[in-house]
Amino acid sequence: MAAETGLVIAVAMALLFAAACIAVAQRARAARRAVARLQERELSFRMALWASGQRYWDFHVPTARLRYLVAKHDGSRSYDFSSEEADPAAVIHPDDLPGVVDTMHRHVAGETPEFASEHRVRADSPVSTRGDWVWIRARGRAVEFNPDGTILRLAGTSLDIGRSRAVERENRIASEVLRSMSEAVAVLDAQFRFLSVNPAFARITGHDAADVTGRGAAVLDSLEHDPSSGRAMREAVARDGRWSGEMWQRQRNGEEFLCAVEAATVLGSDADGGRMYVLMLSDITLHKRAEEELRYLANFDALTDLPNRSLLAERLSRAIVRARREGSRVAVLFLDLDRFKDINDSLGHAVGDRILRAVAARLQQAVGHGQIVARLAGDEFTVILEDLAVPEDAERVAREIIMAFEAPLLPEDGQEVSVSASIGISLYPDHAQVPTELLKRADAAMYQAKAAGRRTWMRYDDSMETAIRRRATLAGALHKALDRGELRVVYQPRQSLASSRITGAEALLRWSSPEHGEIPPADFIPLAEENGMILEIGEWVLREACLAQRRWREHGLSDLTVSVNMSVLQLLRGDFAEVVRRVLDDTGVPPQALELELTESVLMANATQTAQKLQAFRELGVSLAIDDFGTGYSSLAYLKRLPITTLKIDQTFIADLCHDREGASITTTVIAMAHGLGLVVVAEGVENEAQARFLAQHRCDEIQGYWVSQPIDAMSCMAFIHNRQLAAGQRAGAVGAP
Ligand SMILES: Nc1nc2c(ncn2[C@@H]2O[C@@H]3COP(=O)(O)O[C@H]4[C@@H](O)[C@H](n5cnc6c(=O)[nH]c(N)nc65)O[C@@H]4COP(=O)(O)O[C@H]3[C@H]2O)c(=O)[nH]1
Repeated sequence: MAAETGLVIAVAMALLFAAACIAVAQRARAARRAVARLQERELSFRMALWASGQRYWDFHVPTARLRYLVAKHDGSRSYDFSSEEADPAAVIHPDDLPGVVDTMHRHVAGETPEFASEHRVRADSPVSTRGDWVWIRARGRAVEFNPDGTILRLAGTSLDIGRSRAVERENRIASEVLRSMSEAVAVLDAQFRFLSVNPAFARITGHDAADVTGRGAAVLDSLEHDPSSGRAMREAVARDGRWSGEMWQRQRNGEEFLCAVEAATVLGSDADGGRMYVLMLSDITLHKRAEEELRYLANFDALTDLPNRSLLAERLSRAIVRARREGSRVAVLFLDLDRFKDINDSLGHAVGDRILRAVAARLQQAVGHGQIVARLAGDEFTVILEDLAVPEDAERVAREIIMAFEAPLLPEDGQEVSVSASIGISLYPDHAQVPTELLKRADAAMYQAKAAGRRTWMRYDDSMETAIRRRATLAGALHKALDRGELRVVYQPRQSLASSRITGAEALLRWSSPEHGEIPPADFIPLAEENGMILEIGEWVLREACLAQRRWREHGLSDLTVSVNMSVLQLLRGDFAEVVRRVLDDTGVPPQALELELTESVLMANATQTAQKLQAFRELGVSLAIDDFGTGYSSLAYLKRLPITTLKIDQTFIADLCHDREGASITTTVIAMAHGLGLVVVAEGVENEAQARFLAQHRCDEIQGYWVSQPIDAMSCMAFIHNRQLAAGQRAGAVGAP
């Protein structure tokens, strides 16, 4: 029994042992399976961590220690973890640290469901491997809590976002650039339908994004200028990958504008092979207009719209080339307005400009619209005549131009004004072969036309070159003439027709140059006016004349008037009235004994301005005479507005008096009308008794001319006057011969 019991126990023990062994083996197997599963999971975790590029981190709140876990891969199936601890303050960029701490605090305080932050960390920290500082995105949440529910530990992952941030930044910059670009930019799909546009696109085309998205680019196609150009551009860019050029495009409101277009193919990610197009448009309408304006300014005269010097040179060159080929002739007509400077100075530049415009129109009308008329400068115009049959044809045109100016001009302001022109003509191939020489020769001929009395034309001949050179030499010599004592003043007496008494004398300037001989004032006064020397010379003449007058008065000739010519420059520049007052003071001559003569052209036109200037002389008590009356543009009605006292009829009318009915009737009319205005009338250039008699019959007041006396020096003049006063006293009332 005991044995049996022992056996049973032994069997039971064995069974128990076996069962225990089985259980142990099973547990061991289960444990191994669990370990294997754990290892598998950990490997997966490592692989996932490695593959995602993320780092694992956890943060122990009480100690503020940060632990990282980084998965490393050696290329085989082994993925290792490395674990490091760090002080967050040493790893996180100091600028970002406060933000990170704040985010952490808010999560720890339960304000946010998770911790999420983008910040920079040190590159050599376990969370990064590149650069000094790298951007990471860290996410995590509380994973362990204290018994009181507060957070003990946070865990999460972090990802190096440096590269994506750079891409994002680039994208942001690119879109900002697009937004701020002044060119319109549009992205189109493979069918040239708008995908997106920038703000400048809306500004330039009037179509905003909502308006065009999904619509075809044909919405911009021009309807007016070149309707097929849009399609052609799209075909070209689809075929060649890019297109650039200028084309007209249509705005939303239908207006068309000229654009510089750049179109290019880009590869996108949408359908149709991902092909997209970028279109860049810049509005160049204004730019184009400015360019055209510049081209116009470079070739045309802005005042008259006529071709300018440079375009003239080009057209003349072409005309010469053609004439050479065809064996024909070209004429250059160089036209200069007579005394335009005076008109300009007296009327003011605004009126001067209007007159020039009217001259340009009259000139073009006179020569016909097929001929080239250009404005060179100021009042200088040029006409090119091609295909001349004979040289005389050029002269015929010149004559027609001069006649065309016979009728007064009516500039835009409505005030009538008469101008005349002097014209010089040169011919290809007769006088020169190249444009510059032809122009020079025509200019030289024009100067001769002026010297010949203006309002006429001259054809170039070689002797004119000599005349031009002489002018230049004289201008140089004139500068020294005053200092060298080469100038002197002579006096031409004036006689009353009623009493035969000498009423005064006109001071006339003379220049005797040791090198050039006796030079007439008509040659050197214009030179002195051109270079401004007339101011100095004019004052000197005035002083000389007043000194002579004082001497005459000292010798008992007290009722004489001395006349002095005044140039337009003296009237308009400086304060000549003050100069006159000073000279009268210095010489002790009473103002009533002085008369100032101004040529009609000086006085013409701007009556108000001239009248004001002249009033200053009248206030001094000086008399004013209008010289060369009849050669200029004024009318007697106009004279009414000027404070003048004397009118001198130009000698050309007097010369014609006895054999030209017209001259005679002009003279008698002028005398009658001048008397009506209360003016003293003096006839100039009286050379014979017949003229004097005619003038006396028509009640002309005084005469001046060779019949009375040649201009003579001051002493001779005094002697002459003494003798004549004596004789006149004996024959009072008669028209006495000198
Ligand atoms: N054919 C002919 N001519 C006669 C006769 N009697 C006088 N003459 C000339 O006619 C001109 C009259 O002077 P003007 O009309 O004031 O014309 C003057 C005047 O406008 C200007 N001039 C002369 N001296 C001066 C001056 O000191 N200052 C200014 N600004 N101009 C002056 O030069 C012009 C020419 O002066 P001149 O050569 O001295 O010419 C003078 C005179 O010598 C005549 O019977 N027959």
